Amino acid sequence: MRNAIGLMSGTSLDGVDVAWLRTDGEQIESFGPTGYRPYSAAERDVLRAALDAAPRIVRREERPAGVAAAEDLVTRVHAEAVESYLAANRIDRRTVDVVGFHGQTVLHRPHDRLTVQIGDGATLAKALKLPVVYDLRAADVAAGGQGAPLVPVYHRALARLADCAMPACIVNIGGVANVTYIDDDTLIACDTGPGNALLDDYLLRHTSEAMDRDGQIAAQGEPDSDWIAQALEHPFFDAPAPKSLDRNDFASFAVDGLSLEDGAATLTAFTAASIARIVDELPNQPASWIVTGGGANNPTLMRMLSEQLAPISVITGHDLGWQNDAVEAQAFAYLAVRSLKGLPLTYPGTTGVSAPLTGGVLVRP
Ligand SMILES: Nc1ncnc2c1ncn2[C@@H]1O[C@H](COP(=O)(O)OP(=O)(O)OP(=O)(O)O)[C@@H](O)[C@H]1O
Ligand SMILES: CC(=O)N[C@H]1[C@@H]2OC[C@@H](O2)[C@@H](O)[C@@H]1O[C@H](C)C(=O)O
Repeated sequence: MRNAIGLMSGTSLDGVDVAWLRTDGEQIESFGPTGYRPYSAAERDVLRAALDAAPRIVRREERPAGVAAAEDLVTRVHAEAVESYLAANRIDRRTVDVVGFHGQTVLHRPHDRLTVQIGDGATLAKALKLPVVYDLRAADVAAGGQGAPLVPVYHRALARLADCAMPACIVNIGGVANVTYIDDDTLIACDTGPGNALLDDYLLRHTSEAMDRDGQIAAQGEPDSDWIAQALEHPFFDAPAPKSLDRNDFASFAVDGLSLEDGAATLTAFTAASIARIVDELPNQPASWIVTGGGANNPTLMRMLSEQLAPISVITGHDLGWQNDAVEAQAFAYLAVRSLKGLPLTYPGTTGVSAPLTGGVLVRP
C-alpha cells in the first residue's frame, strides 16, 4: 500500500483540489483529508489567457507567451496547495510516497495526437521534496487514444468499494461532463458534452459570479427546448464512445437572446440532456446513476438530470458518503500509484486505445 496525494485543476478553472488516498493501485484502503486552493480572479484571468493562446500550439512542448506564464502559475499554486494541505492536516511529508499531478489542460485535440497539460512536474517535485507523477494523458494520446477520460478505472474501484448495484453509471460534472459505465469487468466511458463550463462562462459574462450558485438563477427560468434540440444536432453527440472534448468545443453556443434566467435554465438543461443522450449507447440500462464533481452541488441541474433519466434513481456521491468534490483529485492519487506499478490507466473501452496502457512520468526531487 502507498500513501498518495492527488491534485486536480479542472476545466472549470475554479481552483486546485487536493486529496489523499491509501491504495495499492487496485483496492482503496482508506481516504484522507481533502483540501482546496481556489484561484483568485487575477489567476483565473491568467489561465483564461492561456486557453486563448493555446490553440497556436502545434507541438506539445511549445509554450507561446501566455501559456508559459500560466505554467509557472499552475506549478506555484499546486506547490502552495500541497504545502498548506500538509500544514493544515499536520501531515509529515515523509509519510507521502507519491504525488499525482494532473496539471491544467489548455488544449485537447486527440485527433491531432495533441493534448497539453501545463504544470512542471520536476519543479513541483523539487519544491515539495516529493516524488511526482505527471503528464498522465500523453502516452494514451500518443498511442492513438482519446487521452480522456482518465477517471474510469478509479470510478470502478469506488463503485466496487461502495458495493453499488451494477451496472452503475458514475457521472462527473466538472467543466466538461464525463460518464463511466461499470458492469463487473465491462468498463465503458466517454465525455458526454458540456458540464458547468458553458454555464459558468455565461454567468461570468452577465453577473458578478462565475457560477449559478445552487442553481438559483436557472431555477427561475424556462429551458428553450428548440435551442437544446438544435444544440444536440452537433456531430459530437452522434459519435460513438470513446470520445472526448476540449473545454471550449461548445464555447460558440450562445443563448444571448434569452433572459438571464432562461439562458441559465437552457444551458443547465443542455448539460442534463447531453448526459442522458448516452443511455442509448450503453449495453444495458444502469441500475444506478451517481453524480460527482461540482455539478452535483447544483440542485437545478440534479433535478433536470433526474427528470431526464427517470425512472432510474440519480444520487450524488455525497449520498454514498464520498468526498464528492475531491473524487477527481483522488483519482489522480490512484492513477499515480498505478503508474508507479506499471498498471494500465486506460483501456479500449475508456479512451479507444488499442490495448490497456499505463502512462505518467515519474520525477524524483
Ligand atoms: N454550490 C454550487 N452551485 C452550483 N454550481 C456549483 C456549486 N459548487 C460547484 N459548482 C460548479 O462546479 C464547478 C466546479 O466543478 P469541479 O471542481 O468538479 O470542476 P473541475 O475540477 O474543473 O472538473 P473537470 O476537470 O471535471 O472539468 C464550478 O465551476 C461550478 O460551476
Ligand atoms: C483533456 C481534459 O483535461 N479533459 C478533462 C475534462 O474535464 C472533464 C472531462 O473533460 C474529462 O475528460 C477530463 O478530466 C477528467 C479528470 C478525466 O480525465 O477523467
